[in-house]
Amino acid sequence: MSDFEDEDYVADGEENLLPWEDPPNPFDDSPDECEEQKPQKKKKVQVKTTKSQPTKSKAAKTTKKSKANTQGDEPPPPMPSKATNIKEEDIYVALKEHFGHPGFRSSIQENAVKELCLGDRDAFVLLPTGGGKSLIYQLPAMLYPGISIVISPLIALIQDQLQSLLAKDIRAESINSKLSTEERKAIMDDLYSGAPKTRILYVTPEQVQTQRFIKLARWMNARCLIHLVAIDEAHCVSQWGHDFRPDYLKLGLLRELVPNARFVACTATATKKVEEDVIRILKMKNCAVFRTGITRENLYYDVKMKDILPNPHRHLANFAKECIGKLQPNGSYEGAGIVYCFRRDDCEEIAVSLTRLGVESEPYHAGLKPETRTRVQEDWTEGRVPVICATISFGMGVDKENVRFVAHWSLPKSLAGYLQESGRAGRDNKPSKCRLYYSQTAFLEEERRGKRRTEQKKIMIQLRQFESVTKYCEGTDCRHKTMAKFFGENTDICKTNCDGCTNKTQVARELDCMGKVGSCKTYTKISEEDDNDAFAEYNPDIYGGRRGGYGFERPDEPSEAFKDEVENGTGTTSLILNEFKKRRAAQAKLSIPEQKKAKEDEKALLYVGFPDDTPLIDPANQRVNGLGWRVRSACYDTLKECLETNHVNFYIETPEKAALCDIEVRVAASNLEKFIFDSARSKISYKAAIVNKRKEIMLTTENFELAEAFRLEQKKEVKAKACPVASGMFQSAANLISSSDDESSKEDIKDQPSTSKAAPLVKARTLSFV
Ligand SMILES: Nc1ncnc2c1ncn2[C@@H]1O[C@H](COP(=O)(O)OP(=O)(O)OP(=O)(O)O)[C@@H](O)[C@H]1O
Repeated sequence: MSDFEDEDYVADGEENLLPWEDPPNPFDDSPDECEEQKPQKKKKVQVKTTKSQPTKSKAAKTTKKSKANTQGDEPPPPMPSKATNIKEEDIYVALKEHFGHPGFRSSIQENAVKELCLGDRDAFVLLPTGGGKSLIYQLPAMLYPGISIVISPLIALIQDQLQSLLAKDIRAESINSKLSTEERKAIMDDLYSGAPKTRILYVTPEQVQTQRFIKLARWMNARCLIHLVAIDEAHCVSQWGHDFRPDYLKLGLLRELVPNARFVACTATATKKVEEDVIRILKMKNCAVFRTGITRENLYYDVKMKDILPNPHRHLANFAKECIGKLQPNGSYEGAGIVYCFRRDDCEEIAVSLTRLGVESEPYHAGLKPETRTRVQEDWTEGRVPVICATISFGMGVDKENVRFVAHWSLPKSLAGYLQESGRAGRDNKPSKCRLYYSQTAFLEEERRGKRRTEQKKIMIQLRQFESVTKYCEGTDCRHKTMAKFFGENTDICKTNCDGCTNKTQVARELDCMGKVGSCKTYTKISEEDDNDAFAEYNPDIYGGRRGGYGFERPDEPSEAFKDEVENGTGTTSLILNEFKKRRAAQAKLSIPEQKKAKEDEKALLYVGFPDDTPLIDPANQRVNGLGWRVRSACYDTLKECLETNHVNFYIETPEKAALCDIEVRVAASNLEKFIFDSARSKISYKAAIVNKRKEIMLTTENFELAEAFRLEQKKEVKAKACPVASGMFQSAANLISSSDDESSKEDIKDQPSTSKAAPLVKARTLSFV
């Protein structure tokens, strides 16, 4: 079963539609008085800016008037905002009456609503998550006559909105593939009645392209029934947005269907480029842009280095406890939290672990039965269970006020995605926390996300997006500023709302430590008792040694020799420690050229300090910019892990070969890593190749075949026998095996089983790893 959580992005295409008879009043039968409003080819729309508007009841008159004002044969299209006669005071009355709010949440919200009700421009609105974007189109929808159409990406999201509107006694409907025939008929009857009771109609972008919707939209447009079109999550329009949906690209069609309606596009995450794309693709006219900064002042952001935490689960549990507060007399907690995991298994594991550690938690993912999902969501929403451990399929449309923390156990796929997911915290504007647990090998998670998208180029694009997240994690600057910069905004540092501002030294230390230890968790273990605040105790001079290579398999304590090395200030280790120390001390005082130089020095440190027993071949090689031995070691570990599984599975019935597993795997992993390194043109292509290779080996394992990496070793072995060479750092499996057990290895080579149990005879061919 797939771990990929995009199942919720169900294509809502026409093929899924239930049968429905043709609309009773197709476009051709449009009534005469609205004849001029048929979509007109090449007709220019004149948008007037005058503030005087006719009364609502005079809408038809206005239409006539605009006809009378026309020059030539073609009458100008009517202007919907002019047909409404909304007064400023109506807006405040509606805000209170329909939505129960005494005022607007922000000036942006207020100004955007006023533009749509009183002005005559389309609008692009960027408000942070929880900023109240829905109101920006829902309120005008209550003031405009007729119907407003809202495009929303998910049926689940639409259903949430419908429920919330229903609770406010506002009639909103949706036409989607999940409706029964009767439900669909009832909605269509109302929409084709000519005086629909429905005020807001929600549709998915896929639905917009169906003939049924096109016909309906034309029919309603011809009767002046559609005045407002809102596109929610508008960043999905742009390939540069983090959630690009190809069907959003076709929404330009709407402009042709309802040329005179006002368009409003809303999003919480859009760079300048995305904003431009949205305005262009949606053919928005004379667009007013309402942008707030993306910064949410009530959110505290920090990053924790998962690889160097002694007990990451407990760390998370302590964080959750601190955030959700006390159990109240009514049996619910003061606050709630979300832990985002990438894999379903992780959701389950974390939920069990947190519960065991005293934080009641439930998993939530697409693999659960619908009734379980509903129950879990209700338990969480109503406060019976304080923490939900979920994949990213959970959250869109979740509007729970007291979410006091959002923790990412796996990395989000982009910074824009992170902003949106973490933004589910503190929707009531109260202080809340957003924490990201970072692991240096995290990019490998990206491979799992890309399961269905095997093309190298796509992997590269995903990795590039993903790198925005790793850059965020590996920085020491203000987190808010870093995110804002990503969205093209120039903000001041927050000073108080992130670890970068409140505890920069600590962040730098943790990063240093992570850099030095690579993927070696065990080495930096700090006291278990105090592990939630582990780094308060952390002293780089004691714990900051580097250990790479086999990381996880190594003892927790540094060797005596290593301690001596640190204490006496000798050897490479001390050199690096001192370098880092110097760097930290000098950081604040450096001039720009000095900073540049320091950066270069820092870069150079990427290539030194590897352990003597590193399994990497040529670990100091600087050929690939920015790719040092630490990342290579982590990748080596990954290759080794999947080659090991492959070896074990393949030789399960050949004990004499199984006994050689360790040595063969190490040699194959070293050679394979070096081969990929040698072929890489950049750090990113190296990572992409590792990801691909891992995938390929796993597939081979599933097919009960021996990985190609081992077959190459066999070939080398044969070659080595014919022409033995002393190869410096390189040790072939053949060399190692023959030095340990010469005779048995010869036997093994002779009796090598076929490379595929399914297909015993596999022809030797040119081997290519990448
Ligand atoms: N003027 C207001 N006064 C008080 N509360 C408001 C106001 N406007 C919106 N809200 C509330 O703010 C919360 C968030 O609103 P909404 O769901 O529209 O946010 P959003 O910007 O669409 O968020 P997201 O990007 O996460 O979807 C809701 O609970 C809503 O009722």
